Amino acid sequence: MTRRIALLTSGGDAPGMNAAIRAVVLAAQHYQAEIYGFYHGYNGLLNNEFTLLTQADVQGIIHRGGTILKSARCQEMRDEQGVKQAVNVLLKNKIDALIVIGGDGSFNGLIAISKQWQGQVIGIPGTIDNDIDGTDFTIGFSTAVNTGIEAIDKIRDTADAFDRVFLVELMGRHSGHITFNVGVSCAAEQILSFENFQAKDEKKLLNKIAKQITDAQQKRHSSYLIVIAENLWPGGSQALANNLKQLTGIDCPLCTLGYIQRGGSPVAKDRLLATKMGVAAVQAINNGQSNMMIGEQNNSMLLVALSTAIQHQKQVSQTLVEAQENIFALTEKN
Ligand SMILES: Nc1ncnc2c1ncn2[C@@H]1O[C@H](COP(=O)(O)OP(=O)(O)O)[C@@H](O)[C@H]1O
Ligand SMILES: O=P(O)(O)OC[C@H]1O[C@](O)(COP(=O)(O)O)[C@@H](O)[C@@H]1O
Repeated sequence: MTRRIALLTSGGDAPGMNAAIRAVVLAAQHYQAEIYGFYHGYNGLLNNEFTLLTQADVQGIIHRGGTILKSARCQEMRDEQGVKQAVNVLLKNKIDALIVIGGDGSFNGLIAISKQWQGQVIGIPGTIDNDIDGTDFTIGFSTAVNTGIEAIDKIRDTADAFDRVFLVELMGRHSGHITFNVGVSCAAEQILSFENFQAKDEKKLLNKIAKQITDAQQKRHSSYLIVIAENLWPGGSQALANNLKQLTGIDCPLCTLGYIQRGGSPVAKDRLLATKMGVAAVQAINNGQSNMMIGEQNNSMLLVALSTAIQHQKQVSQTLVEAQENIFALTEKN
């Protein structure tokens, strides 16, 4: 009998989710399985809102941001009742396996379902935040970083022209991967992220940055860019901008990049990663696997237990944090 695989995208959308959907649908066709695409994250599962996805549905989507299945956050899934409802819909449609493309929250939902349902569950890591353990990269991260770099390079041009100071806020309310990678790539004078900031040092750091800004403006006549992770500074990034202006007398406009980092056409790295992961997810189901996340480490695809993937948030590479610290130490001396 033809296997039925349910598929949904959940949590923050990420460029490359469409590429992953395409790969799942095409691989399923190869293994003679049907793909039931549920809309709006877990909401679609709770409301039995789905479509049968065919090759025609996934033509011309590999280069598109967002997700043709739509995404959402679904509060009901956090309750036992919501999970039961999702399981009932899976049973009613005689679904054999469920693939969820999303972040760690979405994987918690998958685990909750698997505790009440006999079908196979597989996760594909799709989030711009890159904060999932067990895979070197998540789908969407590389595009978000490139988008951030492009935007900040432009801000740098105007900052240089006027020798101005800018504070740029990047996405990732619990995770500094985007901020750190973009900050280092744009040679930001200051990177403020979860890896190198402690609320208790707020005052000391504020005075240090204010001094650096004054030096940059008065001694070197140069621009000064600070990148900061959203949700990091006590009182918000605007409070930091205001405090710096008060201390230095120099304008420090805040530029929040926000949701532009979530959209746009996926870069090659995300299209390739998504394609490999989509195919691997269907293969894993074909091989009888369950409760696994598809990951990629050192260029090899692998399966990681979902419980392991959500256990710890993946940390920003210490090498990158140290490289930035060393570069700062050098520039501060000169
Ligand atoms: N502990 C949980 N139990 C069941 N479902 C959850 C849990 N945490 C999150 N979810 C489901 O996953 C969705 C996406 O999670 P969220 O943390 O917002 O995004 P992401 O998957 O990108 O981390 C939530 O809206 C909810 O439907
Ligand atoms: O879309 P919302 O609910 O405003 O959430 C914003 C958050 O979603 C993200 O864009 C992506 O996070 P997730 O992939 O974990 O959902 C974060 O970078 C950001 O902090």
